[in-house]
Amino acid sequence: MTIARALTIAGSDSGGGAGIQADLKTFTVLNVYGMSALTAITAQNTLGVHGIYNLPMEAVEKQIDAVITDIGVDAVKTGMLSQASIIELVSAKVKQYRLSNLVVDPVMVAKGGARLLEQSAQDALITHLLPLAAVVTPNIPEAEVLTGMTIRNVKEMREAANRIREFGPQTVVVKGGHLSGEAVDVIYDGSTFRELQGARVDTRNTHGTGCTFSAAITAELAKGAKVTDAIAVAKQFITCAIEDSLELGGGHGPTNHWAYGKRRQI
Ligand SMILES: Nc1ncnc2c1ncn2[C@@H]1O[C@H](COP(=O)(O)OP(=O)(O)OP(=O)(O)O)[C@@H](O)[C@H]1O
Ligand SMILES: Cc1ncc(CO)c(N)n1
Repeated sequence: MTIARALTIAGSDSGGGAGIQADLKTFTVLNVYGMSALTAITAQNTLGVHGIYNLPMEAVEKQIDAVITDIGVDAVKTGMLSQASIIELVSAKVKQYRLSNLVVDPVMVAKGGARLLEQSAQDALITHLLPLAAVVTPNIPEAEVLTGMTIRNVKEMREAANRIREFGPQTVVVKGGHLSGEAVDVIYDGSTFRELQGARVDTRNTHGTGCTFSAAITAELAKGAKVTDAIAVAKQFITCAIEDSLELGGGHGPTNHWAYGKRRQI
């Protein structure tokens, strides 16, 4: 049996709903062997981020080298990268190991407003990492930062996807979670625009939706899926996870990483 392998390079969320924890849960439910290289540790729960502790560059580099040189990877995702120096390191590793199935979730700010990427690192993301990405998955505020646009509707999401693609990623997914109305995501691969429609679920338990969505894309790519199919599965995965989200903690609760797998068994 071949075992699909995925690596997440991201921050730890002690609350378990976002970051590395969301990624590994998603990989597991999608039958992919998950590995992690931590960039930072956050003290975090459903109420917010209470502390951020960046790991030394050497620690990030050694984790990536250790898993790739021994176990190997079929797909990689990045989440919270925190600083320009880590973005440069990760970009160098992607080139060194010729990692082609790279999903970049350009995490910048947590839902409660805490910065997970230093402002000075935004340029590094555009210059070094986006050109290497097979898929990049900005939410609306991230797409606004990357383009300098204001995004209020699907037409402007398309325009943003077009501009972000000029930075070099093969496929751009602008996620519509932050707009009102339907939860529509816009996909652009340089030739065709697609829209993935999803009913908006009325819940405050949306902590880690973006991490989970990009992890599901990564897992499907690791198994050999085509990019459009991987994104379609990820949309189903996150919709199930939000519909059955978990009432935990006193703030924005986590999504339900089991939900997609359970429904497929029924
Ligand atoms: N209330 C909702 N109902 C249904 N789908 C949603 C809802 N909120 C977000 N989504 C979907 O979840 C996915 C993630 O989008 P979102 O814009 O929330 O990401 P994000 O802001 O990066 O998340 P986070 O920063 O919490 O990790 C997208 O497919 C989006 O359409
Ligand atoms: C560690 C971490 N990564 C990403 C996000 C974005 O949801 C978060 N809240 N925490």
